[in-house]
Amino acid sequence: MTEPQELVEKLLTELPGWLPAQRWFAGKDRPVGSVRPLRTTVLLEDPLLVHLVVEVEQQDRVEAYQLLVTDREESYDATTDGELTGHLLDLMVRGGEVDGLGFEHEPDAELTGGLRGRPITSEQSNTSIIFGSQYILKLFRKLSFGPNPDLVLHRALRKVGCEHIAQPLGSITGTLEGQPITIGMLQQFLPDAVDGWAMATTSVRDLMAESELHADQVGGDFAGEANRLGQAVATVHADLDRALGQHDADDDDIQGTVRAMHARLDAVAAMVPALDPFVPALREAFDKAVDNQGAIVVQNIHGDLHLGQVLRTVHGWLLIDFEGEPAAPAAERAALKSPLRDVAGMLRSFDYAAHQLLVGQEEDPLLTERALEWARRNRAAFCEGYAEAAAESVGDPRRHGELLRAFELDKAVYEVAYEYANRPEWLTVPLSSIARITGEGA
Ligand SMILES: Nc1ncnc2c1ncn2[C@@H]1O[C@H](COP(=O)(O)OP(=O)(O)O)[C@@H](O)[C@H]1O
Ligand SMILES: O=P(O)(O)O[C@H]1O[C@H](CO)[C@@H](O[C@H]2O[C@H](CO)[C@@H](O)[C@H](O)[C@H]2O)[C@H](O)[C@H]1O
Repeated sequence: MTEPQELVEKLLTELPGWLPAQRWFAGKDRPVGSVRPLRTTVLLEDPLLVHLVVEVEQQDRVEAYQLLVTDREESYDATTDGELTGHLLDLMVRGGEVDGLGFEHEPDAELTGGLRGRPITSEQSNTSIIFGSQYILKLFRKLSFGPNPDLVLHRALRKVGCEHIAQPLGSITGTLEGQPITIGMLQQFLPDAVDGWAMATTSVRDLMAESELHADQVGGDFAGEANRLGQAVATVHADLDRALGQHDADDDDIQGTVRAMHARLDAVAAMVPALDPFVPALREAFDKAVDNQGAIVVQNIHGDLHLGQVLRTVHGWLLIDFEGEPAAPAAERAALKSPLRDVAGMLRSFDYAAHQLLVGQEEDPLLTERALEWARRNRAAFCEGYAEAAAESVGDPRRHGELLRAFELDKAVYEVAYEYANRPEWLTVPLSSIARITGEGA
């Protein structure tokens, strides 16, 4: 039998090489310096299951990550071990504390234990484990201090009876250096759900295969779904307002938003030289948005909305993952924002879905035109649906054209950084959008 301390010490020597190979590791853009343990909790002794929080230092950046480890798996990673992750569910079913880690179910949730876990295989920023066909547990890999927006917003939306979320059912929490941290969230699992990205890209593929037909004529037309998705997003915004409120944006909110856009651009342009030619046009678009924004409200929003964050079930669209942008600091993710940001995120995603098939292909003007046509049609349908269901205080997003454009461009700048760090071959997707939106030519 391995002693917990022995396992942790062995692991620490291997982590600098192991971490960058993990999809969820957010620091792939710079080398890992030191890794030191911050918190070790033995959840089971035989078989050994240890919850470990480590501090990862990378040049000027220091982040805390959580790991679930065992001596049973060759890779040490216990999230792939169904029996061991089943123990986490059982702890939430019972409710209670293990050495400062709190395992809870939501007050009125009746959970069934005794299920083995299986990790999901899709690309993601965290690690999610499915139990039977009932539950999904997300383990937040990069830990932030303070309330976790995913858990806070899911609980608030549940209270007002929001129909467009997977119900929150439980949580794992703890403290780190005296401050609260959220380790995991258990939710209702929708086994038959299809994510918006898969549906949208199937539709694009259909269109590309039909050289004689237009976007409204092919069998896989997505515009009806895009419209319903717009309605669902507007309804979630209205529910978030009912649950947690909103207020009119004042000058400070607006100036702060634009300052943040410029600051993000400074940081990303310093890292990715390919962004250089677009910097003046981007700055102009950000400044123009302040002059012409009109009255807007700020409130809690999703914060990182894209087609991979929406699930189509037989009953309609659900929004998942209310964590905000994974790379943003916790305070920025918790700040109230314009709902137009979510609209802009989804508009960017329609652009992504339309253009991703062309990545790495030889330039083909016909296919490029097809991609633009698909994006135009579905972006319009989404805005139409949003406007139909939006609260009066928010209204039709197209009324705020300049601001919406600035939010889209700001999101595309974020995506440049994201792709640079995670999928360099996709960098051309946000860059070509920036070229198109600013009219600067790629
Ligand atoms: N409640 C759910 N029911 C079914 N599938 C889900 C559910 N929640 C998440 N998923 C699947 O898990 C994937 C990752 O979930 P997400 O919350 O976006 O994690 P991450 O924060 O790591 O990006 C989603 O793209 C979706 O395919
Ligand atoms: O889902 P996450 O919270 O992990 O979001 C991050 O990863 C996304 C990619 O998985 C990234 O989204 C970008 O690529 C999507 C296609 O894969 C596209 O639909 C989005 O519009 C685009 O932003 C997201 O930005 C990032 O935060």
